[in-house]
Amino acid sequence: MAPPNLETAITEPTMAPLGKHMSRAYVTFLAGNGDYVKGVIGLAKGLRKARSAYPLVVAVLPDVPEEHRKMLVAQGCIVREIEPVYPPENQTQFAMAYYVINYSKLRIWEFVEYTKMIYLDGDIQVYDNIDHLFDLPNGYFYAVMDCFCEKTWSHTPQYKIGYCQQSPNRVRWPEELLGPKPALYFNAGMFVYEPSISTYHDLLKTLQITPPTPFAEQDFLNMYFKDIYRPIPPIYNLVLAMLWRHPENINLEEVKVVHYCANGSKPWRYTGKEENMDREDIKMLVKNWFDIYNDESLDYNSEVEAQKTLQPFRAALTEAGVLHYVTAPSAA
Ligand SMILES: O=c1ccn([C@@H]2O[C@H](COP(=O)(O)OP(=O)(O)O)[C@@H](O)[C@H]2O)c(=O)[nH]1
Ligand SMILES: OC[C@H]1O[C@H](O[C@@H]2[C@@H](O)[C@H](O)[C@@H](O)[C@H](O)[C@@H]2O)[C@H](O)[C@@H](O)[C@H]1O
Ligand SMILES: [Mn+2]
Repeated sequence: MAPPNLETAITEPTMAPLGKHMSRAYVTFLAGNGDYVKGVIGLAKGLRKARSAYPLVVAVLPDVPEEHRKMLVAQGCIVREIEPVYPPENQTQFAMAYYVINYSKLRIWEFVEYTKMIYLDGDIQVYDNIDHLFDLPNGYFYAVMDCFCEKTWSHTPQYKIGYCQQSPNRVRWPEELLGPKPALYFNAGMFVYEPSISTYHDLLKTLQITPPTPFAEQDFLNMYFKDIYRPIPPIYNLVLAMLWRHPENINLEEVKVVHYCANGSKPWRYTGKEENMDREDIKMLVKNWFDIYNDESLDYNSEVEAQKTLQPFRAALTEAGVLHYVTAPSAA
């Protein structure tokens, strides 16, 4: 089966009857009792502002306190508790020590009440509607290519020679010296996937025989989905380092999804002191995040949401002459 023509799939979304698509949802992952819950609340409000048609499921580890879970439900999120997933015993130095908890993301393959999901890290914000990504052809794993230029990659040969897949001609990969260049590698902060119990069990089984590596579950997912991975444009997951590493690849006006993964860029912890954090574009992106986070008009309102959900059904019933709107007598 030929790989999907991405441009067509993205630009010509097919609209099927609403009922067929009720089994789609966005999903994110929350661990600990710290401040990432602010990221998830911001994400829930951003999806609402972008008028997404699908809910946000939050996979929470047992250590997420009841108070945070209540805040998420109050924002219209579907909270699902998951058990942690640990990699096999290892001596690995993860790029960030806390990355070990990110293996628990693998539980989202078990959410088979949904046929298609878009995973988003809690430090991501969606500024434009991306529902059309759900219409991408099934059978592939869609995600944005990562960048190898930050020092978090200093353990890799590509970093050591200055090679990055984002600008493959800047420094050529020396095949004669290092063999074939690395397979395309995605950032695991955002991806389009299909939950599946068989894939879920195979992921966990494979994990137990896979030596952990510095980028934890991101490395593991790249290995596991290598053959069906299809890159999607960086407008769907702007890894912030791209702004100073590959500015020629980015037009901020077109960016739909921003991933606050660069060191010091988490908006809710932003001080502006770390490297690159004093850039005008970073300051603007952090402000944009707070504009949504602090916007009370974007808070979840169950009556308003119920009206939105009922609207298409009401219109259809009226169309069919079943429902007659009786205009209420004017109050005047
Ligand atoms: O203490 C933590 C650390 C991480 N995460 C979740 O795990 C994701 C991946 O971690 P992070 O985004 O910090 O990794 P990065 O993309 O910055 O490398 C986060 O977005 C959160 O959804 C969390 O909930 N609590
Ligand atoms: O557990 C590993 C994590 O690896 C990824 O983050 C990295 C990666 O993007 C590097 O390329 C950047 O240099 C770095 O800043 C950033 O933190 C994912 O965003 C995150 O969800 C998670 O999978
Ligand atoms: Mn992230």
